[in-house]
Amino acid sequence: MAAPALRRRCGRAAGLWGGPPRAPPPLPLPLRRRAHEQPRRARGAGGLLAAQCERGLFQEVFPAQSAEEQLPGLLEPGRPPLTAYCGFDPTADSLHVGHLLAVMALLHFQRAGHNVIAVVGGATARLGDPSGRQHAREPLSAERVRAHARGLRAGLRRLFENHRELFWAAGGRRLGQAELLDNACWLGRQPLLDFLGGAGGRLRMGTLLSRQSCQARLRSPEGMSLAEFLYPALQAYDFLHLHQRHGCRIQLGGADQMGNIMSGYELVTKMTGTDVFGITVPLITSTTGDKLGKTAGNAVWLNRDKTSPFELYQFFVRQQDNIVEKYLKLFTFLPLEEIDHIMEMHAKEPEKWGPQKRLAAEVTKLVHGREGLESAKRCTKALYYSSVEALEAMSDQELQELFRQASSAELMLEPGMNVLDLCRKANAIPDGPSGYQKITDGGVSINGIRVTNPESVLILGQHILKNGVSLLRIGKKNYYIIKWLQL
Ligand SMILES: Nc1ncnc2c1ncn2[C@@H]1O[C@H](COP(=O)(O)OP(=O)(O)OP(=O)(O)O)[C@@H](O)[C@H]1O
Ligand SMILES: N[C@@H](Cc1ccc(O)cc1)C(=O)O
Repeated sequence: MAAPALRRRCGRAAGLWGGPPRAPPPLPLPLRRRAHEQPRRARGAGGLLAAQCERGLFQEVFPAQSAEEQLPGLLEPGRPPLTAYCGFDPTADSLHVGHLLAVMALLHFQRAGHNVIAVVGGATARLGDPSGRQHAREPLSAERVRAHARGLRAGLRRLFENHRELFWAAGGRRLGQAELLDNACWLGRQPLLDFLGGAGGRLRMGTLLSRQSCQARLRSPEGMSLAEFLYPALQAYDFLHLHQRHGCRIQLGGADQMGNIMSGYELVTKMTGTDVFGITVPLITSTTGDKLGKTAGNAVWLNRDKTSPFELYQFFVRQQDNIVEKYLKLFTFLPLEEIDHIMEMHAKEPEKWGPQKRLAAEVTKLVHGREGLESAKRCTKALYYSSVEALEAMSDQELQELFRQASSAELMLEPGMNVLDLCRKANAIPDGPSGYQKITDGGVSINGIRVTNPESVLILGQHILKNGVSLLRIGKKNYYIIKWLQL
């Protein structure tokens, strides 16, 4: 259970994004056993809960009865801040769009003045959460988990910083504190026998075995390892630790996390007697209904080196009309009235793709900052609107990111080289007369300008831009980016 390399960071309790360390508020409330209750669709009387239910961000609350009785009041504006947390396992080195929804839930808590903790699961990632999975995860070495954890921490930090700098207009209201912790710091120091004798003695086998994720895996031919079986117990221990050390009373997570959240509830209430709560956000799925993420192999990443700002922007621009309103509510902070107005305008002018572009711009700015949004727009103009100015203004990084989308070639400019030579060297047209004809038929453009004479000699500043690049388009959609070497 040891994670030595992370220990250095463990003692730090200061808020990462402002504010002094927090003293854990004592919250002794009468012991109530509600682990038998079922979660219920989130409903709220007022404040944050109602606002996020209306946006569709909060899906279920647990335990239903006390959450409905107490949470609206506890989350009402003007009440003392609560602390909410959400965990992210570093099973990859980047967050993805699915995680962004859980982060949005944390940010809404922060905006309502509550304190939030993002936990990177440096310990739990070693076991692998069985929730919603048909197969065990590939085991990850401690070293890889640490490297991935660095990526997640950087991504989470960036989201919270971008939010504070670009989306928070205080107007006299207080932004809650945000902290970033790693559960290797406490689980990695937890002696096994203490864990089993303490938390292990409180959690009931029958309840753990009855969870849907456990049942599904036990019935599968592969079965379930002890490590996977114990995963919910470790996540439950996180909730207990965060409750005792940081006064945390709410765990957030995707809908697939409800079983683990219920185990956490059981442990915290049994060990402390305090009422705590779970809130889930809906799962973001692909058009085929698969959960968007690593497991299904359809993740849209938030780290630039995996999914560029341009690709992220395009992912949101491509959303269908029946999804875009829902995503505007889930992934942006735009007021609902403004979203209604955007949708009304869209009904009048659907060809402008207004809601899609606004959604893409808001998300790209949150994930990659202002510069990232500008880059996404520049790449879009260069690739889809053949803008010479945009292409000339592109940095090497943007060009490399674009190379991932379009075919690319690196060529040497030879004296007398013409349009036909360029197209052939880039493997953009077929050999022989049909390739020649493709040009004469008007099917080829360079830097947005149609070229119909295959023998035109290439001219610097016209066919080859100032930054040593040419954008070649064959037909309507086939792009080739040519980087000229040693100009
Ligand atoms: N597509 C999604 N929609 C909503 N929430 C999601 C999605 N993917 C992950 N989450 C949530 O983000 C949090 C962290 O998830 P985690 O990093 O462990 O990934 P995961 O759930 O194992 O998914 P995967 O490994 O398939 O990407 C959890 O609360 C999880 O439910
Ligand atoms: N189990 C969560 C990640 C997580 C890890 C530790 C926690 O305390 C909470 C959540 C998931 O796989 O999605």
